[in-house]
Amino acid sequence: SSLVKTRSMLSLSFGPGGKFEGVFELMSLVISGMKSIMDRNEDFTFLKSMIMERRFHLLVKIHARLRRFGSRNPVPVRDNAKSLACNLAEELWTQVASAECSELISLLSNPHIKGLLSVHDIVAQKGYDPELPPLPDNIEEEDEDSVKIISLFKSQEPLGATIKRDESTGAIVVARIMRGGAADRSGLIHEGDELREVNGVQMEDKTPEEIIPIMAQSQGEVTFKVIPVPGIKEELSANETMLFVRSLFDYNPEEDPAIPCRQAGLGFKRGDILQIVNQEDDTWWQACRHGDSNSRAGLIPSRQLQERRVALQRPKALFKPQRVPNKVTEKEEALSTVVEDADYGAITGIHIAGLRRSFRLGRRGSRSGNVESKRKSQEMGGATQTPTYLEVAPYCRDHKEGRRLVLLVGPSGVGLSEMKRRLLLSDPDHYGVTVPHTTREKRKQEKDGVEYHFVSRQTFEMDIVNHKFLEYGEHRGNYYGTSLESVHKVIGEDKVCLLDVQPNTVQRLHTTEFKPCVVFVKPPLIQELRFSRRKATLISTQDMTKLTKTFSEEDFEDMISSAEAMDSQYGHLFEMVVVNGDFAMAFNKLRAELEKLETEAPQWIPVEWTSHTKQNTESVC
Ligand SMILES: Nc1ncnc2c1ncn2[C@@H]1O[C@H](COP(=O)(O)OP(=O)(O)OP(=O)(O)O)[C@@H](O)[C@H]1O
Repeated sequence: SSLVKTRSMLSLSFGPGGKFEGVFELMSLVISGMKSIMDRNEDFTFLKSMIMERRFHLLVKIHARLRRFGSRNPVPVRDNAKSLACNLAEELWTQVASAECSELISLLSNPHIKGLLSVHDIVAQKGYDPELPPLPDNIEEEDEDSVKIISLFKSQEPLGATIKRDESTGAIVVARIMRGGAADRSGLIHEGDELREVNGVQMEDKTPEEIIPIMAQSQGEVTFKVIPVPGIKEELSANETMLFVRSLFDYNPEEDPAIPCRQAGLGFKRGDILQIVNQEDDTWWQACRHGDSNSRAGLIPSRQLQERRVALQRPKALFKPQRVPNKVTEKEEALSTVVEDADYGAITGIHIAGLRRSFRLGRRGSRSGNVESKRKSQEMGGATQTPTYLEVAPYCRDHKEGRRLVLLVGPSGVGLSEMKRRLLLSDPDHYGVTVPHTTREKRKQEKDGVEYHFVSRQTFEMDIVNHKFLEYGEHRGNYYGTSLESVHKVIGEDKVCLLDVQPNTVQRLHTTEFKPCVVFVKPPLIQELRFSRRKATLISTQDMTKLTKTFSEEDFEDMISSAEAMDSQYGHLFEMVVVNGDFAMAFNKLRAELEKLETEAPQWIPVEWTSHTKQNTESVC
């Protein structure tokens, strides 16, 4: 198999437009392939039939000739690669004088081939198999049954094991073997093994802190004298798990004083996909980050540990003199008084049919006291889930399925409508928005089903009773609402339906049918918020004669505290987070991330969405 691999590497390297790369690796493959065949004394015709690539075949010949030449010639091959190659070509020419030989000569005049040959020579001179030292002869008789001498060849890579002092016996024992690490791959060291010596150094009187540098510094052969724990190996492999999760929090082992071994920790960011490879320890799991080339697992806090940590932090938050929970509830309960005029076309000068606020009814104006509406489904209720890990599974959309719903969530004024509007403008064939229902009078220039679905009060109330609305509200005597049917309609047109909703509505749409991608649009730090919004206006309800006002300091503070509350309560539902500071940057990021939903396969979605039981969304609204 190494020869076949070599052949494809050669084709890559020498093929049309190919670059000459990986010489070292290439040559070691050539050598290992050649060596195994020649050691078995097989004829080179075997190679010929196996490898059809002509150039490879010629290189094989060169190699064989060089070997023979080298064995006759006392001069070390590596010093003479270039002249040897030329001699060889001449020798071949006199012997064969064929087309093959002339091709060989032209090949040999190629500087890359000359380089390849000298690399070959250097590689061929080196022995790559570790030479393990003989077993120490001072092993005591009585030790023979129980002591194991293990010699490992250690490179720069850490050994992938942690040690601790056993509190009852005082012995230094292997605490953990990291999956995929050198110790794990060797299959020779196991958890619970007692470590007696490392490279002849007694471990008995040493602390784990003193041992770690000894291990870290050792290179090449490292000899361990251990007392193995019988029977532990089988038990470990039986408990191995294969689980994919999306992390819902950031983790940095460097900042975690509780981690049993900092160097063995795996840091990650919220949103990273992790493969949990070992859950044997209730407190510390082992995981690899999906997509990392490093297959060695690292330690991460278990779900249980993280939940405990979050629970311990909670009372602290209550003592903080911050207004987050109450303020948010208060804010959430108030309705904007200008919903019917919140037509972004009107504000920005660009009119897009159907692009109304999708009844994520604004909360601005609650301070003015002139709010006459009330919200029916806007509370920030819903069970708070501790953000730890969300079990996910790979998903590739079947073309018969609708596109994933995109839900935009964020505090009032953060820019959800603006994001939605720009996305729609950027690709109206790909993105779509819902048309809301209202009981208000249709205006002259409006068309039913374009700006709104105009319905009677009686119909609207019937629809409320029949759970037709995802969200609805009443404002100045008129109802407004977003129906589930309007979402289905956009998805049915094979478009990505963009919907900005209250966070608690997300839970209702978090179903197998919609597989929503929830985007949390959050404000930047207050300084950037002030700067970026210095020329921006928002819909005001304070003064009914004006439709717009500039952002106040209080608006900024509200936006930030509301975002914090949303994040802590609903963060586990958010698949993407976009910080809306500089609009162009935030928008480009959002668009790029949404494009990935179309192009990247597989996507990682909650595991329950991959089950075949279709949930009935209508019944839960
Ligand atoms: N990054 C930004 N930089 C500057 N101005 C912005 C930015 N994002 C949004 N805006 C402006 O802020 C104002 C409020 O934005 P928008 O109406 O989109 O917020 P919203 O989240 O939809 O608010 P609401 O929930 O009240 O409807 C608009 O004038 C918008 O153009």
